[in-house]
Amino acid sequence: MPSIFSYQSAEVDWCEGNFEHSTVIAEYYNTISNVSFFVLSAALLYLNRQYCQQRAVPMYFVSGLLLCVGVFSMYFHMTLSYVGQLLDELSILWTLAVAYSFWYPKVYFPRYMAGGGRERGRDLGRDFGVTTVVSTLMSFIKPAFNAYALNCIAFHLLYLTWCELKKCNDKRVHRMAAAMVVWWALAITSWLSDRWLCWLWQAISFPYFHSFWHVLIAVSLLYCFPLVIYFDVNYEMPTFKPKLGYWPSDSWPVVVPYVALEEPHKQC
Ligand SMILES: CCCCCCCC/C=C\CCCCCCCC(=O)N[C@@H](CO)[C@H](O)/C=C/CCCCCCCCCCCCC
Ligand SMILES: [Ca+2]
Ligand SMILES: [Zn+2]
Repeated sequence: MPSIFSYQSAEVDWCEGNFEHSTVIAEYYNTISNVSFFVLSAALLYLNRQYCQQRAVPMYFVSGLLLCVGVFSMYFHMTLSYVGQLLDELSILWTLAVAYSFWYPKVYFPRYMAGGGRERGRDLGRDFGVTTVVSTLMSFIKPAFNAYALNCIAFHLLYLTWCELKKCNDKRVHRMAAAMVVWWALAITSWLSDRWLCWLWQAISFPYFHSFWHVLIAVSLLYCFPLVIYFDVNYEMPTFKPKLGYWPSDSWPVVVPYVALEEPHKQC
């Protein structure tokens, strides 16, 4: 019986051919394209540094977890091992759980958490914790199914974004949300087409859609996080006014969004 650490012991094998460019890296482009998560993690900390000064723990925690996602995903595509697959999926699950427990807006907390703000926060943290531990245990049952379940969380994020946009008049926020949705749609199309249309991509010798997914989902998260930060500042930091900006400048053809904090009530 092959070890759970051995090469190609995972339940899934992506469309890119194995060991075509290296004898130690199974899927070469799928492995190196994970560099996107390192860039994402650094960009979030650097561009949103004002917010980072106010909310250091969530930002460093989530950025650190995104680095883990990149490292484990690299390990998975390099080895295609069962352990690599679980590490890849569990790091995504825990990053999502931690991000939700830091940033899930209190207005959407369930009714049964009727106590004061701090207690409700603790209740929700406990519920996310229990759900994540149960999901972690369940993910050993059928790892190939986990990726589909994780992808479904994007629909909940879309729903939350929709609810927030209904309350927001800032055109920049609407434009940024639209850009996030477009990048995510491109990302999920690449992921699904690598899974389901591999015969077609192999026939035309272009089996690289999973590496596109890595880059595209990282870009959509570059748009998603500033939105999350924008809404968090509006809800939780009343002494600041969030302002969406683009780095290096609005007029450049390729730009990266970020949130700057203004202090509207500051006298002199
Ligand atoms: C109030 C909540 C705020 C939430 C903020 C969002 C936090 C996102 C955290 C982590 C997402 C990382 C996803 C990267 C996956 C990279 C690894 C990978 O490619 N793994 C594949 C195998 O190599 C595996 O098959 C993929 C599994 C599916 C992962 C699905 C993740 C859903 C993330 C949702 C992001 C939505 C962004 C835009 C929403 C419209
Ligand atoms: Ca493969
Ligand atoms: Zn991957």
